[in-house]
Amino acid sequence: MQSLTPSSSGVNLKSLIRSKIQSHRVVPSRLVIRCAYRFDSSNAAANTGTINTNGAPSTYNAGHVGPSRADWQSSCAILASKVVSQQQDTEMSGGAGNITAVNGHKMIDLDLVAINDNQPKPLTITDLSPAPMHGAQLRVAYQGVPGAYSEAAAGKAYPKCEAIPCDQFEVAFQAVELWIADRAVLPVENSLGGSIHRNYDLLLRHRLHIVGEVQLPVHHCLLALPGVRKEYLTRVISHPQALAQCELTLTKLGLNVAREAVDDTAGAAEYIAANNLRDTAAIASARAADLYGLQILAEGIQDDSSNVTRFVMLAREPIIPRTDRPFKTSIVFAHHEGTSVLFKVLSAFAFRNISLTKIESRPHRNRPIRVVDDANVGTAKHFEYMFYVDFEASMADVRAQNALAEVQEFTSFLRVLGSYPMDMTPWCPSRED
Ligand SMILES: O=C(O)C(=O)C[C@]1(C(=O)O)C=C[C@@H](O)C=C1
Repeated sequence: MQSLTPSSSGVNLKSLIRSKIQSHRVVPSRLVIRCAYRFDSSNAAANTGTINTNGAPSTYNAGHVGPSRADWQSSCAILASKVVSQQQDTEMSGGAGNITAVNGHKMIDLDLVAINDNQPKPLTITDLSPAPMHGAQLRVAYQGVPGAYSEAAAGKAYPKCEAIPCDQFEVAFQAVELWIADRAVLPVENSLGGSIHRNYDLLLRHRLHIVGEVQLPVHHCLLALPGVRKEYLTRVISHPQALAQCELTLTKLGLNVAREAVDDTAGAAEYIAANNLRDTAAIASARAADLYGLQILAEGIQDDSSNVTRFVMLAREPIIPRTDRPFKTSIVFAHHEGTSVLFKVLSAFAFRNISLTKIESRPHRNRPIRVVDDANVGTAKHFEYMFYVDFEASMADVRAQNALAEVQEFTSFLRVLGSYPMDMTPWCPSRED
């Protein structure tokens, strides 16, 4: 396997990976981008923005909500009207143009193809997502090695993309930030295993925008070297999510053997093949069995046949929110104090009939504990959280704008992670259904 030597700085990582990629024209499937440096917590404040929203720029592009409700509403109104006028201009001229956000900051360059015929074609969502600057195939970073479910998710999100394997989630974020990849496709939750917390934390630390989502039915297989039988097995290895999704079935199959977590499902299959392990099985996809020459001992071993993982697509620029198809918006917020803040935030959506599809809390890393002293009773320590909420509305929808303006009044920090089309592909359960 070709791998990159770790370096101590992002600059080295950038030039190293660039030269590797240039020397291959197309990234070979076995080139895995490896983490070159760990996240520097001293940059955390810069990366996440100040926790206090006072004075933050009120642009959707910046991902922060501005200091006042009026600012926020006017920003949204200006942005929404720019979208409409941009569509009209483009349809009339058939050309490309820039959208300028509020405060005069350049927001996004629309890289649209000039239309030659007399029939102007309506813009589609994909037109509004900037095309790769290098003019080649879209390069999509995912965590894992070929055969991982994340690779399949990248292919579902961007059918003709060049999928770039990365050994860690963090590296996939960096690959997009450093222009090595155009997009990243990363798992955020699974119907059986729950949230992939690491990616929630990374969404906050990095400056990428959610530009889409895909839901992938996950159909697990038990894989071993050819000729190996279940009775020979002393351990099963896989990604922790995959182990969790198959726990009951493994027990039903009589596999009360050691479970070991590795970085990704396909990596587990590759490891067994590379080390000729005859006492070990992997939980991975049928494609991983093909790629690494393993046999399938059991199929569909997930504890629920309708096992689905939701992935988000990340880009350097946000897409322009629209209202002509179902959109979702993801936000993250924190509050200083007050017990009813969460209730107030949720009611801002409920009163406007906006459905929430997900709520997740993560420890507030900059301020994990709040100490409350009461002279009579003593000292209480409360945990502090960042709350992540997904709701079913576009930021171009005035209901969402008003709800967020209200949320801003109760919170000390608020960031829009992205407003993006919902995955509306027809329900396609696992094969055995
Ligand atoms: O290991 C893989 O194949 C992955 O793509 C990762 C991952 C995950 O992180 O949840 C993706 C889908 C499945 O839920 C299991 C594992």
